[in-house]
Amino acid sequence: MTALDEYAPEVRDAVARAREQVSRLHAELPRWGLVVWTAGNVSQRVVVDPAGPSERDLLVIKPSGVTYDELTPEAMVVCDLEGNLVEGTRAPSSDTAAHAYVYSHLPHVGGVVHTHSTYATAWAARAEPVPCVLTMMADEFGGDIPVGPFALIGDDSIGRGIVETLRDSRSPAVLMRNHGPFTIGKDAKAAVKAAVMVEEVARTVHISRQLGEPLPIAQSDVDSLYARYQNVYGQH
Ligand SMILES: O=C(CO)[C@@H](O)[C@@H](O)COP(=O)(O)O
Repeated sequence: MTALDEYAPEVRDAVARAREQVSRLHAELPRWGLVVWTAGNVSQRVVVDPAGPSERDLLVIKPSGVTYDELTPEAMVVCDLEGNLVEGTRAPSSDTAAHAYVYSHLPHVGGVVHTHSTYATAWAARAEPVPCVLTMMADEFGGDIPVGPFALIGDDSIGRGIVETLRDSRSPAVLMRNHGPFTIGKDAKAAVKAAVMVEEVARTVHISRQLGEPLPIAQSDVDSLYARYQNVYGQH
């Protein structure tokens, strides 16, 4: 195991910035009503090799079982992608292995979020994908929100289920069966946005189902909406 002070100064600086960002982004989970008590977690990849993402990267994540009002940049924990503690005074999140597995197998992913948000978790309990019946879903998810396999915590099972489900999907969210949503993004902020959006559309589609059968969107329209939102929407 390598201690943080053995890494290059630019890596240590990147870890310090990640601590600030991950600590601040954790506050978004209770703010958007996505977690209760200590549920949920956010992590950010820290790239070690100037050539780009690799197995040598680090991740910054919250300490396990600590209430959100106690989360500060200094409280964040730094681990390598084998789950070894690199810097921190408390045990890392119990989902660290899942986050690390995602970073090891999906090099384009820079941020991972896990919540137990009510509506998305209710869909996960039924192992039913959220059908793409909203333009907002086409924009953000590029199609249905998929379901991942049931997996017990404690080894690579959850991470493997996330990667197997999302590797060939446009969706940045997966509903892990009987558990809840995990989301990915280019950075932790993008993954938090996906966690907010998956809960919003899970709720809307649930309510729509109570009023009748939602109407599908043609795949060509889903593709067009996704391309516009991902490449044109917003400020460039
Ligand atoms: O869902 C799980 C584990 O998979 C919860 O325990 C998780 O939301 C919160 O755990 P941590 O406090 O991050 O260890």
